[in-house]
Amino acid sequence: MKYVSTRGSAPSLDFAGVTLAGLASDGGLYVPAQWPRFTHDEIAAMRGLPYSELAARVMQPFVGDCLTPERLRELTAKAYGRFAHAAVTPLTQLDERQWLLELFHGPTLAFKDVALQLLGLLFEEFLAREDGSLTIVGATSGDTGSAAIDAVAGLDRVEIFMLHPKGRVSDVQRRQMTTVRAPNVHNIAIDGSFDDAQAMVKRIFADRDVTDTHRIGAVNSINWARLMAQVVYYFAAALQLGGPDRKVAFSVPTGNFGDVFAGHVAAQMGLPIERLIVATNVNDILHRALSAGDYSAGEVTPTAAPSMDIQVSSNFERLLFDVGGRDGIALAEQMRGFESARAMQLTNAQREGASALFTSMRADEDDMARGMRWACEDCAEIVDPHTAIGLHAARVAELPHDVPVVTLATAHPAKFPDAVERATGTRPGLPARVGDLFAREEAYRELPGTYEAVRDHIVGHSA
Ligand SMILES: Cc1ncc(COP(=O)(O)O)c(C=O)c1O
Ligand SMILES: N[C@@H](CCOP(=O)(O)O)C(=O)O
Repeated sequence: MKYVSTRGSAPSLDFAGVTLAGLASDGGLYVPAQWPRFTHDEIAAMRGLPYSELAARVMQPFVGDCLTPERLRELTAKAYGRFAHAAVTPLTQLDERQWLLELFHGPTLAFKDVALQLLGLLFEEFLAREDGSLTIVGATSGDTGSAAIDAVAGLDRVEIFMLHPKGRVSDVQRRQMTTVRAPNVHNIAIDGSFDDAQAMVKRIFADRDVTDTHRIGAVNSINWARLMAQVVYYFAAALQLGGPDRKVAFSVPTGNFGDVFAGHVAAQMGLPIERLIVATNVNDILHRALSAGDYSAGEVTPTAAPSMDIQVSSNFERLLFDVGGRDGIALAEQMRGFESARAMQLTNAQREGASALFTSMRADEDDMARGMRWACEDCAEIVDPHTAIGLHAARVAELPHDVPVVTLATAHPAKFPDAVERATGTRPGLPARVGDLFAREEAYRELPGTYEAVRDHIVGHSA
């Protein structure tokens, strides 16, 4: 399998190459040169497989000959062996047509673990082969940071610098990052938003002063391997609900468009999906883009779903590439326009292509609180604020009545206890596997929100 950049001029790479490269050298994101496709019978034959077997089956075409099928199965068994639920991503029924796909049974209680537990192992595997090392620079609005740190803490060949927006993540999220005391882990709180942090990460990849001496890697969903691992749970859910003989819809709380793009990939691979509902909070650039073609970034509004407080949504570029004719050179120009004006109009082809599968919804803080209350009072489920946004969208979306709707439950409610308690009156407790999070000492560096300050810190503190 070969991968090409969404901006058309970076060299094409194999799976090991894109995993270690993260971002393409032309500033684009890597995508498979063409989508592998399963037949109906091949998908039906996946029913009943344990999650780690299913994962290996779904991912093998993307991995190509970079890992043997046996080695891939060993890695998925190890990655998903750390999950607290035997099903890894269990489904829970809410009412006659609404379902929750619980993605928070990993070590750091968010869906990010599903991909990052595997990505840590892939880094080790591919770096060992070439006796190399990697300096990871990541940006987080709360969940990627802790999941990535858990996945790579203590690895000899990897160092990680994780930027989070100061004061804009929950206490649990911050502590899950800053209490990990491993010599290869560096936490940085910057003045600014997640978007500022994400822009700095992308700039570092293009900064020759850094890349001449450091091999920079990515743990954000700009890294293709992240998305690949997230495709698997769409298959897992659909197979349990009658797929591939029946279509299923998914509602996905969305920020950086990685999770929902993984649903698009599943559909390209042949999984029958009725709709993908892109559920945003009031930081609604994706809703405006999908409903009106207006992709213009405003200021970020802090909300009770902080992990989705994002305006510039990295993976949207992958969708625009895929549905807009796969013309990397034209997209590079369009993206350059967006980067200077922070605004662009989608082309007709991009709008029409996206509308074939995607619907979007925006939830304000009241909608979100109502989502949490509905789950609690009518279904006896406590859900986190991000999941509640997905649930709100799932309940208001117009869909055929016989189609099951699966909302992706992207985080454990105990990561956001204040917002959950405000909405439901119930304060969720942390599961025992998180341990003594509030007793552990924190360590992180505060830096001004300037690129130079962050770059100099990374260069000065990396081994
Ligand atoms: C809890 C939670 N829900 C939803 C999202 C949005 O996911 P994505 O950025 O892949 O759209 C995030 C952050 O990525 C998150 O941490
Ligand atoms: N919501 C994320 C933001 C980063 O998104 P990613 O999926 O690109 O890593 C977070 O919690 O950090």
